[in-house]
Amino acid sequence: MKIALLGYGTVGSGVYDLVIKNREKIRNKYNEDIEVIQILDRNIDRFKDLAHYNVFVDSIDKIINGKADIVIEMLGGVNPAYDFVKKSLLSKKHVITSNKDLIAEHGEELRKIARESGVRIAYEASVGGGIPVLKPLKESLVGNDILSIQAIINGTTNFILSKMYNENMEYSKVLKIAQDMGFAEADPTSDVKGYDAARKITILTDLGLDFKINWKDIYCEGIDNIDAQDIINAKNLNSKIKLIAFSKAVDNKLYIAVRPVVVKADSTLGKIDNEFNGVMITGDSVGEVLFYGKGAGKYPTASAVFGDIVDIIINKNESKIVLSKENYEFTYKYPFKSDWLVRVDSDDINKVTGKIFDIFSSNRVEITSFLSSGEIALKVSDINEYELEENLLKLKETGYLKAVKYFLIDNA
Ligand SMILES: NC(=O)C1=CN([C@@H]2O[C@H](COP(=O)(O)OP(=O)(O)OC[C@H]3O[C@@H](n4cnc5c(N)ncnc54)[C@H](OP(=O)(O)O)[C@@H]3O)[C@@H](O)[C@H]2O)C=CC1
Ligand SMILES: N[C@@H](CC=O)C(=O)O
Repeated sequence: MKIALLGYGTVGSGVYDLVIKNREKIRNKYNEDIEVIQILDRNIDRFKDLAHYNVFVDSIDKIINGKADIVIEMLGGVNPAYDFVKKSLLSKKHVITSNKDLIAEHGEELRKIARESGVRIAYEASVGGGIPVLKPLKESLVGNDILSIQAIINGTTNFILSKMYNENMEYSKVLKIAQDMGFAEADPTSDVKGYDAARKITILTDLGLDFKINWKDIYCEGIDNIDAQDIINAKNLNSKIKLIAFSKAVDNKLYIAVRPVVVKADSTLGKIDNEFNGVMITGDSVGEVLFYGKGAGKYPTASAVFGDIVDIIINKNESKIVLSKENYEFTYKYPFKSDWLVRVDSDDINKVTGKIFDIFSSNRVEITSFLSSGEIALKVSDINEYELEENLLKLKETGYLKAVKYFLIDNA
């Protein structure tokens, strides 16, 4: 199998190393010789000190017209990756990609082109970095109706939140470390604003629940508005804040979103720290299963790409059998009863506290702390997000509020 790499950054260079490292093993096990024959990147002069500089090329046409059987796209972003991948498939080259932006936008169309061209497109690394999660979802769990997916699927934001919680580090400093470690996207806005996780959860929802939705249409809130006080408020409840991606079906309602959530520090998701990801999938037959591992970084991600190379070598057809039977109604806000951590800032905290007890029924509200800033943090129980917002609107109408902020509490 002759391989062409598009992109020689964090992931691309990791894949190159794994091909070299595993070449002998693949020859012995599958009687197949794997070789990287071309690498496309920008400003290729910067690679001239590498021993394999002779395989670097500066134009996609050399790859499309070349001898590669598999093109592995690791450039990032939608364009020109879309154009390069489409041309590769139309030239009957298998494609592997780690690019969730591309798959979330054009996955369906590219899968169709691959089928019509008699080749494969594989993208295990696009969700969960090194964790094998797409293949189990499409294959091993196929006997289930998937009821929910609840996941930490962005390594950068989990790394930032972990350092803020465990080491009281400042947001901007930790972001810089995540960038230096190769976890963050070229433009980290996608990470911190939740777009990266939104793309990934729509890919998981498509494969697991056979429900297609544009990632831009789901509720998406990142971590860029979380401050040290929010972390302390969560700590007061023996909890942490995590950026959670949801795809949760109850009856025919399907809630898909990305948002910061207060989770118990000793819960399954609460224990997942740093660049690690965790994808909890609940199926009607299997119950709950957890996929856990490094969600970002050079070799973890290259490991997932390499798995796709071997699938192509052993000629596995892309299987995507989904036995889901529901016609879901998508909901933008959290439609299920839950608890909420609410932070209220007011010019007159005593008056507003009284109003809170008037507006929410008093057995639903517990003040968890009076903050030195003059704000209060409270826990509101057992209502859905529509009811919560309706009541917060009533509170705003009293004229006492300066600001209000709330987080979903996950008690699992
Ligand atoms: N890093 C990670 O942990 C993970 C990354 N991914 C995904 O993998 C993909 C690659 O990520 P990563 O390796 O981190 O990114 P990098 O930025 O490290 O590498 C991308 C490489 O491709 C080059 N490149 C980008 N656009 C072009 C172009 N149009 N023509 C030629 N070369 C180009 C870049 O050059 P230049 O430096 O000049 O921009 C860079 O050398 C992304 O889609 C990312 O989301 C998925 C899982 C984990
Ligand atoms: N920037 C992403 C990289 C992997 O997809 C992340 O932090 O998870």
